[in-house]
Amino acid sequence: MAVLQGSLLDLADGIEVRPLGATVTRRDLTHGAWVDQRTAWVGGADELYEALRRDVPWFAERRQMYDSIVDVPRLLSFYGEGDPLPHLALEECRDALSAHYAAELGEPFVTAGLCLYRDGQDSVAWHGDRIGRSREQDTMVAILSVGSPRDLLLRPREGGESVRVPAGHGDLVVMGGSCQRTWDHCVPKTARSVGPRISIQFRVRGVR
Ligand SMILES: O=C(O)CCC(=O)C(=O)O
Ligand SMILES: [Fe+2]
Repeated sequence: MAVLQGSLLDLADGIEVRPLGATVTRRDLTHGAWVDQRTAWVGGADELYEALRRDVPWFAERRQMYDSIVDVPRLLSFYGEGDPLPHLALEECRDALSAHYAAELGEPFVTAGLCLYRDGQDSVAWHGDRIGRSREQDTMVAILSVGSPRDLLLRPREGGESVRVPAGHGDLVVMGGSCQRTWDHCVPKTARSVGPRISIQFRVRGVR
């Protein structure tokens, strides 16, 4: 009976963090920037999406723009180093990323920023994650997406063609090398009718 209950619990918990290894493919950009992709990294992502949507203390950021205060068009939450993450699967993801990139990165991923894009009108404008050491040093920002697929666009700061990186349900995208300094990224608004998307960004100490 105990065994049966155990297996039923396993079935109920359908979230699966799949291996990284050779499933990760790299695209080299200019200036020593690169982007890694691993589609369908997390299985059972519906369940993770629902849990995060329900359990994360989402807040709207208000930002001073000229002489008015505007809502940033997405909801946010942030987990600092040592904060328990809102779902055990995210701790498993963070630790798997730290292990996979250990040799290249030289330090673990320790923080998690979460964003909720409620529909196609939610977005983030062109920017680099340049608060902290990432202003001068190479680093990595690893992003897990759950929910409706959206595109992440990257473009060189000095100008040039942008690169479209699809971020689908359960997919991993990692920006690395000089990507935060020499390239910008954004999630553009879309007129397509899209449902909500949650993005989870893992970063190292001292980078936002
Ligand atoms: O939604 C995403 O995946 C990107 C979010 C992002 O670039 C950021 O919050 O710095
Ligand atoms: Fe960013």
